[in-house]
This record gives sequence, C-alpha cells and structure tokens, in this order.
Amino acid sequence: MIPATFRHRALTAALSSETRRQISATSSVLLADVSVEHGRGTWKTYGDISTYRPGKFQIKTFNKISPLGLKKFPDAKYEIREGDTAANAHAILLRSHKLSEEEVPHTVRAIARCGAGTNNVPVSRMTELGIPVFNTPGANANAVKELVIAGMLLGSRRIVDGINHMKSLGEQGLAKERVEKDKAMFGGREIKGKTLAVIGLGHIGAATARDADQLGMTVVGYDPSLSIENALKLPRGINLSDSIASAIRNADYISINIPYIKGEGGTHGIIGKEVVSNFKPGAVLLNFARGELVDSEALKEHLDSNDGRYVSDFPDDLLWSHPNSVILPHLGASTEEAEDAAAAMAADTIRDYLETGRVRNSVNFPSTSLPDAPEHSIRFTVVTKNVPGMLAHMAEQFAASNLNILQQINQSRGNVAYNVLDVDISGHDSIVDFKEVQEKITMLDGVLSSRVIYGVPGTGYAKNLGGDYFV
Ligand SMILES: NC(=O)c1ccc[n+]([C@@H]2O[C@H](COP(=O)([O-])OP(=O)(O)OC[C@H]3O[C@@H](n4cnc5c(N)ncnc54)[C@H](O)[C@@H]3O)[C@@H](O)[C@H]2O)c1
Ligand SMILES: O=C(O)[C@H](O)COP(=O)(O)O
Repeated sequence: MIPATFRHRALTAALSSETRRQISATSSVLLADVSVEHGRGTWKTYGDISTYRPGKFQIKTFNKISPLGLKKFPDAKYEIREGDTAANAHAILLRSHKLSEEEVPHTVRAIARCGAGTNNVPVSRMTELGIPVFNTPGANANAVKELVIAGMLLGSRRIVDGINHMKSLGEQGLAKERVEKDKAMFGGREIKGKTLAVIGLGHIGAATARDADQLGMTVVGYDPSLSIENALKLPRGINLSDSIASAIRNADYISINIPYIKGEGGTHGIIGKEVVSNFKPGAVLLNFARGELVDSEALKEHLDSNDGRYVSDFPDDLLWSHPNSVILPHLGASTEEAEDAAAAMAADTIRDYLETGRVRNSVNFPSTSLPDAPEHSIRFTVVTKNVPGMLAHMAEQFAASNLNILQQINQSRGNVAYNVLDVDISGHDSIVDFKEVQEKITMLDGVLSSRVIYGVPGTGYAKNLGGDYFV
C-alpha cells in the first residue's frame, strides 16, 4: 500500500523561485514556451530534506567505491552519499553489498554494480519495479585472472604451508637451522605441461585460458554461450568441450568462471557430486567465481580421499580449514586498477542513463540508445511491461496533446520494454503542460515509470505503483 502522502504530491506544487532559476541555468530550451513542473514540492515525503540538495542527482553508495570512479560525477550535478545517509537517492552504486528491496527507495532510477556478479542485487524484483541494473563487464577481469594463475601455483606448491611453517620456526629461533631440512615436507609439482579446464569462457575465463596456454599448459574449455568477442581471445590450441563432465575428465586444474544464478536452470551447486566424482585424483579446483557454485560436501570427499586441492576467494564453513584448501578473503577484484576501472565504468553507465536515457551494460534492460535529442525537443523515457499495444497507447497521449514525436526507439528484454521518445516542442503557441502528458502516460495500464529528461537534475521522474501515481 502506498502512503497517501506519495500520491499526486508534486503535481500541483509550483516550483520554488530557486528551482526555476536552476532550470533557467541548466537549460535554455524554449523555457518561455514550455512549462515543466517536476519539482517534488514536499520533500519530507521522501526523506529528510537536510540530506539532499535539490537540483542535484543523489548517488547512494554501499562498500568502498574507488574515488577515481566517484570523481566521474561532477559536483555541479551530483552528490554522493553513503548508505543510510542518502534519503532521496536517484541511483545506487555498490560492490558486494547484499542489497535488499527496502534499501531501494521509490526515487531510485538505476542501480550499478561496480563488478561482474549481480547475484547480490534482487535483479528480478528490480525488473518488476522498472529499475535497470548495470554491471561492468570485463572491468576487473585481469585482476581475477592474475589471482587464478596465482591460485594454480598455490594449489601446486605448498606455498602457504611453507610460509606458515617458516613463521613458526622463526618464532622458535629455528628458521635458519631447519630451512633446508624441512623443505622436503613441502614439495610440489609444476603447471607447465598439465591440463587446465576452464568452465565459463567469458572475460575472466578467456583471459585465463590464453595465459595458461602461454605458460605451456594444455587448455580445455566449456561455455555453451561463448561470445564472438571472447572466442577471439582464446588460444589457438584450446580444445572446446560440449559439457562440464567432458571438460574436467582429464584436467589437473579446473577453473570455474561462471555467474551464480539461483533457481531452476541456474548454476547453484553446478560443481556437484556427479562432476566432482569424475575429477582426476589430485585435481585442483580454482573457484574465483562464487562459493555457491560448488557442493562443499562432495568437494570435501575429493580433498579427503584424493589429495585434491581447493583454492578459492569465497569462505566455506566446511572447507576453509581443510589441509588441502587455500581460502582467501574475497580478493579477486581487489586491485587498485580493477577497483578504479569498475567504478569508472559504473559511473559512466549511470551518468549516461540519468542524463540521456541510454542503456548499456544492463543485466535486465535492453541495450538502448538514440542519437542526441534534436533541437527544440524534450526527451521522454518510459519503462513498460513487455505487452502488446503500449507504443500505440503512448503515441495516442502525445497526439492528444498535439505533440509530435521526432524520433523514438522501443526495445524489449524478457518482461520489460524501454522506450526513448524525443518530442517536438517547437511551433507551440500555447504552453505545453508536460506534467499532465507524463501523468497520463505513466498511469497507462502496463507502464512502470517515466522520465522527462530535461531541466533540473533529479526531477522529471514518475512511477505507476500499482495504480498510484508517484512523482
Ligand atoms: N572473485 C572475484 O572477485 C570476482 C571478480 C569478478 C567476477 N567474479 C565472478 O566471476 C564470474 C564471471 O565473471 P566474468 O567477468 O568472466 O563474466 P562474463 O559474463 O564475462 O563471463 C561469464 C561466462 O560464463 C558463461 N557461462 C554461464 N553459465 C555457464 C555454464 N553453466 N557453463 C559454462 N559457462 C557458462 C557465459 O556464457 C559467459 O561467457 C562473475 O559472474 C562473478 O560471479 C568474481
Ligand atoms: O563479481 C565481482 O565483480 C566480484 O566478485 C568483485 O566483488 P567486489 O567488488 O566486492 O570485490
């Protein structure tokens, strides 16, 4: 149930003189002819006004986001606030924080994950609410690939055990005396000439396959949806398999680099009993993807009975202390370079969406872009359910207000459709009341939200919350 205070709140609210001044400062497009009243009027309905400066987009952050990425948001148009201190967020920027629906106020237009995996974001629910979720494909892949290569070495030589042993000897004053004698306890093997199976040949998997080939390994890969872009990165000698079972059969090392997807047809426990029972004795599993991909009990059996190894940057209650595991903190993407690149890409994506309506790198919305809005036009974006007739209904509303659509694009993905429409505002001798057209369009059955990208940053957003109008 939507609180009554949310309904029709700002429609009748006149803009303050300060906001009008800001509109004039930010846009010179035919203000004399056009009235766009998208001030929110009563700020207290959305949150504490003291946490928001009207006229700016507010970005709510979770986790430590690289300052280089945050610098992409110019102070003149954006303010950045951490977690709970952001009461009127227009967009959310996060890393691994497990986001709940309650942390996404009605004002939020978009969410960007500075990283690859979006399993910490309730993506399906966000789609129902008409909110695009973005990620940063490839931005941290090199960092993860380097740790996978390091992981193969950690799984081949008893490096961690050796370090711990030397520390303990050092504390007893025995390091020098035992350094040669004790090395026999920590012997290992080389990776050159061994076989690596890479499950998932995306940004990380393809780069891992290429570097492993350079290190003299035989590489086998499995990815049922290999993209052309990633196929071009693969080493010539790679052997592509048609199943995980056949890829791992002769592998000494297995690296999983696939997304974690819950539910039917997903990847939960994909490295399960059946797969693990076909591992070669002594096979090393590298998991720098997600802990939930692996059936811990099945893997424990492999580690117990076959001298296999597990190297991962995800905690596991059953495996973290196993003598044959090396479990690190979630460090795959924790390099300066990866943090900068992911935050910068996420910031660019959010800015593009908020300022122009363009959609790229979204995991739930269709990629969409129109050329710049023509002169004397105003851009509408409308998120709808992917059902027949929506375009026609919208066009009717524009026509009823004598507004000509200069250019438009309609894209759909799954249950959602996204529309960008540039509407001619020249040649109108009377004031065109965009807020009324926006309300009519937003309240059409099947519309989720709409924006008029014009004027003061942070304004012009409306939602249809199950029949209640929210602006
Ligand atoms: N440890 C870390 O810090 C860290 C950092 C980045 C990414 N990750 C994890 O690694 C995953 C992969 O990252 P990426 O950047 O390579 O993503 P990506 O989207 O570029 O690649 C994923 C690949 O997996 C393939 N795939 C999906 N399901 C598969 C299946 N069942 N079997 C085989 N292949 C399958 C896809 O077709 C795609 O090519 C992410 O989803 C994330 O969970 C972890
Ligand atoms: O999916 C990812 O990109 C990684 O798991 C990185 O997570 P992080 O941003 O929390 O380091």
